[in-house]
Amino acid sequence: MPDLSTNSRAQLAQVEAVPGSSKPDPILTVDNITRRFGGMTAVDVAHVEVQRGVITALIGPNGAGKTTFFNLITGFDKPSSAPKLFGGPSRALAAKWVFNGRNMGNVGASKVAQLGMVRTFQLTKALSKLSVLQNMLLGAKDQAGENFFVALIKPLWIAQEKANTDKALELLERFKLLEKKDDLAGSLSGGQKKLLEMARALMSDPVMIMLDEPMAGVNPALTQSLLGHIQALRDQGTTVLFVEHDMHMVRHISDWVIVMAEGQIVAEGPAETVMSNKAVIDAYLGAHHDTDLGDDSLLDEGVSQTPEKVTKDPKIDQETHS
Ligand SMILES: Nc1ncnc2c1ncn2[C@@H]1O[C@H](COP(=O)(O)OP(=O)(O)OP(=O)(O)O)[C@@H](O)[C@H]1O
Repeated sequence: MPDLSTNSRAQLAQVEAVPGSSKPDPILTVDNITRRFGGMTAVDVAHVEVQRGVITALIGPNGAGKTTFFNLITGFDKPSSAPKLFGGPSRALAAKWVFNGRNMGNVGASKVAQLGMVRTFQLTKALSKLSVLQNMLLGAKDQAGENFFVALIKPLWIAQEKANTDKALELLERFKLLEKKDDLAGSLSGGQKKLLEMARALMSDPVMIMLDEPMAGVNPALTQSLLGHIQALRDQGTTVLFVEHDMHMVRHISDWVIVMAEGQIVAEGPAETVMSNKAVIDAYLGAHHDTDLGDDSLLDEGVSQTPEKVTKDPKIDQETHS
């Protein structure tokens, strides 16, 4: 019997490759989400849907609004178009986003994660000074100290801590980091840090995992392993949404690609279709017609190049840094 991800991918083949297209089984639906910083509109997405059980890439030139979009839907930022009691946009034009059947408008970041929309976080300086295992335990959904009742009764919190540790060790083994469990997270290589970030996110059993540039700083030796882990997650039923500048990776593993430019969704579709779309070529290339939009034959041979940043659009770049 075909599994969820095979079915979901087969369904995608019927979807029209146009911005904002309806998906047969959307896990995330976003409407009217706008974010302005002063006079600049960073995100202005009228409608977008993410299909359940597949790998979707969110791509776009620097400053396109990808990170701001991630921040908005995960509760780390509030849309300028959020509904207000008085004086906000009309109901039909107010921001609304639904994840796994639940309206997420007023849901804070930690609750968003509990509901299964989990994003990876870069290892900050503080986390680098903790061991690999301690980092994993921070990612656990049920922390003994968070539940007053459990915290009061020793056998309960001991059982919970043991369950969390067992799960962390299992994940570390799967991600080939078990030997490093007592090392400081800061001592890991770039690729191992990315594996740890992903493994930590899995501690809370995400329904959808959101990866922010999973290939950044990863050397070729770990490229295949990371790609394999991402595909395995999808094959086990987890929806994957990732932001990435490495077009080789995008072409290689995405079931669907959504393209942002200047805050808006400008294209959607299978990687091959999207990469030959004029709006995408214009958004990415600007004056730089020699920019490589990716050819995955290198990944097939297992010799991915160093992840490359796509050439910036000088107009957007000026705005970003002015
Ligand atoms: N807190 C902020 N205050 C002011 N401007 C911001 C803020 N956050 C983002 N911006 C601006 O919003 C725009 C979109 O930025 P964002 O980081 O979302 O783009 P991005 O597509 O993720 O870019 P990159 O690929 O470089 O990470 C940029 O012009 C950025 O300078």
